Amino acid sequence: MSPTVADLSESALLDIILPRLLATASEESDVVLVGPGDDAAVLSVPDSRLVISIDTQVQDMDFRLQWPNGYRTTGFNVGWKAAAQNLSDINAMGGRGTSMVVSLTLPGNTKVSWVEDLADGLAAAIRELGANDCQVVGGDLGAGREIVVTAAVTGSLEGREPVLRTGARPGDIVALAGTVGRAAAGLAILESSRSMESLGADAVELVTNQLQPWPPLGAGPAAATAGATAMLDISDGLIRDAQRLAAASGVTVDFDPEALAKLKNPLESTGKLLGIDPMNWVLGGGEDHGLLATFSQGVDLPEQFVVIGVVGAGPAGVTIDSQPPTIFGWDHFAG
Ligand SMILES: Nc1ncnc2c1ncn2[C@@H]1O[C@H](COP(=O)(O)OP(=O)(O)OP(=O)(O)O)[C@@H](O)[C@H]1O
Ligand SMILES: Cc1ncc(C[n+]2csc(CCOP(=O)(O)O)c2C)c(N)n1
Ligand SMILES: [Mg+2]
Repeated sequence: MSPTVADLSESALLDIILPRLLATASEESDVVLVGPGDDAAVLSVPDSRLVISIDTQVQDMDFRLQWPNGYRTTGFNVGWKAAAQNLSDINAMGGRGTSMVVSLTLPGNTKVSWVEDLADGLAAAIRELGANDCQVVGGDLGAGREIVVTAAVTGSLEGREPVLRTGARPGDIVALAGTVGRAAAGLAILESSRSMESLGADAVELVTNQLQPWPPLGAGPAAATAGATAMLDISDGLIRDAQRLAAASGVTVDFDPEALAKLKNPLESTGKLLGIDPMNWVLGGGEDHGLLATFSQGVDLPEQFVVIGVVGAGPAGVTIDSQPPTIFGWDHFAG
């Protein structure tokens, strides 16, 4: 039998995962003054302002160890997603990640190899998503009835102004960086009876988008530099998150149906497979962690962005071709 965390002491488990997390460490960091190993980390903040955010994944709420289609979530998947969803919120402010702390709550029967994988997934996401200045500087370990992974991240604005949700103005264009609907399509596959072995390459990729999202890090800082007037990351669905931006700015966000149809096209075959209209995923699906941003007309749009709508004078809310939407998106409590 492969060992479980209950076979180890806390410090023995730490000795196993810390070197894996420290794969993110860089000798030249001018941010991390004291890393893991003491009571807390110490960071220097060259910009004088710190961006900070936190996000949690809970077993059976944010992932399942085993899905209805038979797929078993790896530690690598969960570690990757923890890093990705946290770095996304820093991206959404126009910043770049600088440090991360990670809290792991683990049932005693969790395999040590699963936790090793988690540490590897976290480090891999930080590296592969391009958060080259981000290091894991600490965390916490504890036992619990289910797996809970919380990561908190700090970021730097590198001298730029943060891009808030409040700055959209009538006449602005609305633009998207990254994808929408792919993680939700992947979730629908995982929740279906379609085994991974039965899927084509396109559908497997959608499942990967759910398990290991790919936020367009770098697009946030690029948007800030280009003068984005408002921005947020799409974690709960295009409509729901656009509503947040619209409410914060006191404007109408009006989506262009032709642009939405283009976003839907790559999801058509999976929609047919599952008997679901893929527009549900485009409008209501969260977890791709693309960026929704507004820009003044005539601005040189950063290359990662495509125009998908316009900002109107109000009332505050979201419309599609001036009509109210019928699909809303994810809410942890309202379902
Ligand atoms: N428990 C809490 N205590 C204090 N503030 C909170 C709490 N939960 C959420 N918030 C704040 O409420 C705001 C909205 O939170 P929400 O989680 O919807 O946005 P978000 O952090 O962008 O989401 P996501 O992580 O899905 O991108 C954020 O500014 C967040 O910091
Ligand atoms: C088992 C399972 N059920 C449902 C979902 C879908 N889901 C969970 S959280 C979330 C929004 C973002 O959350 P947050 O705002 O906390 O970052 C979504 C769309 C899932 N991934 N796994
Ligand atoms: Mg966010």
